[in-house]
Amino acid sequence: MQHSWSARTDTVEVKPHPTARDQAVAKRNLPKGSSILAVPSFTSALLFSEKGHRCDHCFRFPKEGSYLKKCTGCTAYWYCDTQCQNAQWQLHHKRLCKKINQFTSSAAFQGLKEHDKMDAILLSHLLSYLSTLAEPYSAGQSEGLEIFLSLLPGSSSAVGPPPVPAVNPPPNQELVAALFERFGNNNFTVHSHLNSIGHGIFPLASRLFNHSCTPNAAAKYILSSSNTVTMHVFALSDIAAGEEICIPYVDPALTQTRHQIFQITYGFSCNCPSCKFLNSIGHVPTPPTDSDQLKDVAEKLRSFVQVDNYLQSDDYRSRPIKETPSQLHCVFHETFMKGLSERFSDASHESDFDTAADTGVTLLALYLLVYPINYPQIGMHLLEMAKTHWNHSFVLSDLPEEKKAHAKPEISRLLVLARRVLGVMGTEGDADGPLEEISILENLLRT
Ligand SMILES: C[S@@+](CC[C@H](N)C(=O)[O-])C[C@H]1O[C@@H](n2cnc3c(N)ncnc32)[C@H](O)[C@@H]1O
Repeated sequence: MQHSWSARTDTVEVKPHPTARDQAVAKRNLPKGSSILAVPSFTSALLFSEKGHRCDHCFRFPKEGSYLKKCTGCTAYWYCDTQCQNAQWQLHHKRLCKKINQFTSSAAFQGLKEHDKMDAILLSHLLSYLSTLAEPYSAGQSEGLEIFLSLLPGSSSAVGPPPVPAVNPPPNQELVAALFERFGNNNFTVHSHLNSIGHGIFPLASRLFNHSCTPNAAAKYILSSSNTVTMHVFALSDIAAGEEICIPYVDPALTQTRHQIFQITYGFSCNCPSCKFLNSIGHVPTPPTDSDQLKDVAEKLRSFVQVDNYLQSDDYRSRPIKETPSQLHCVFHETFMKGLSERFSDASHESDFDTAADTGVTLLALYLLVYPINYPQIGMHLLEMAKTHWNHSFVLSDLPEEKKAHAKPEISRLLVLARRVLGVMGTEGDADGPLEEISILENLLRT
């Protein structure tokens, strides 16, 4: 069946899927890094922790030397300028301004879990927007609403919608229930440089892309003046015409908990190569606590993934996860990655360079195993490794010139790899992102 919105993209077409209703299939060859779809948010809300730090409308920080301006009506929404304030006023705030404080201090709102509070705010923004349409709540008035209501409901719909402030004219309760049923499984976490900053609903992206833990595409977010956040779906690797395009709904590194999340939030079982393999293992063994045994696991992991080859050669081929030998199954215990990340971060901050460098390589090996090629986390980690190396060699210690000269090619190589991975995602989120950081370090290395 042809949908009215399908003509909106020349990159994907919708085809039936054996278990997920529909799937998005590449209409033509899509090279890695290419933009597959750009969709503005249908509704969005800043994380509570970002309130007062970022603009409630465009999600950006205020420009250097200027401050956010508080809405004088409610003093609960902040804007970088009058354009953003006016845009959000027209979008939904004019219907909420007088009610939002009473609502957020009500026992009904305060009694909600943090996650449900966010849903309540998103739903409030959405209903306030829909109430302003010439024919309020009519799907024909809003393509976003039409697509949103065509989405599959999530599996947590038994809970019922959260409280929302009264809007005028009031929506009918069936509509509120239908919207809420589609919130949990279509609520994207908006991030900048991999830090969560808010939540948003992007109906067309939801309608098109199924999940995979070995995705060939991913979402990034573009923040721009006077606009709500836009989601861009980009190709992580070359995608051939006819191939299904999938994005990750949850972090593929959640090797133990993700199955439960799929069941509870989305109501499906993932059948990707990584999930098939992890299911075949069954129980994931706990990593050893003995430091020698842990070292042995780390060495075997690095050798299996051939991380040295990744670091040195330009024709690296990733190892299929299904070939992971049984002695390494414990690396899929989520505590293993958590322990490595903490040790890398602590050692970097405590200037224990040898531990940071060693743990950094093992963590890189694990990332190469659980993430698909060009996944942004890999690039961010390579940049962190380069920064740690730079700080050790040129900032924090007094190394002899000979050792400094020796460090330069290693740091350069890490930056080349970081740029290669992060260049696929391109710029996103806040200004001065990781690609700029790479350029700064590259320039410093030349001096
Ligand atoms: C955001 S929608 C994706 C688009 C959906 N295929 C459709 O036709 O509207 C999310 C829902 O699609 C289904 N889905 C997504 N990824 C899936 C997968 N890998 N396997 C099975 N079902 C999946 C689940 O029902 C999930 O709740």
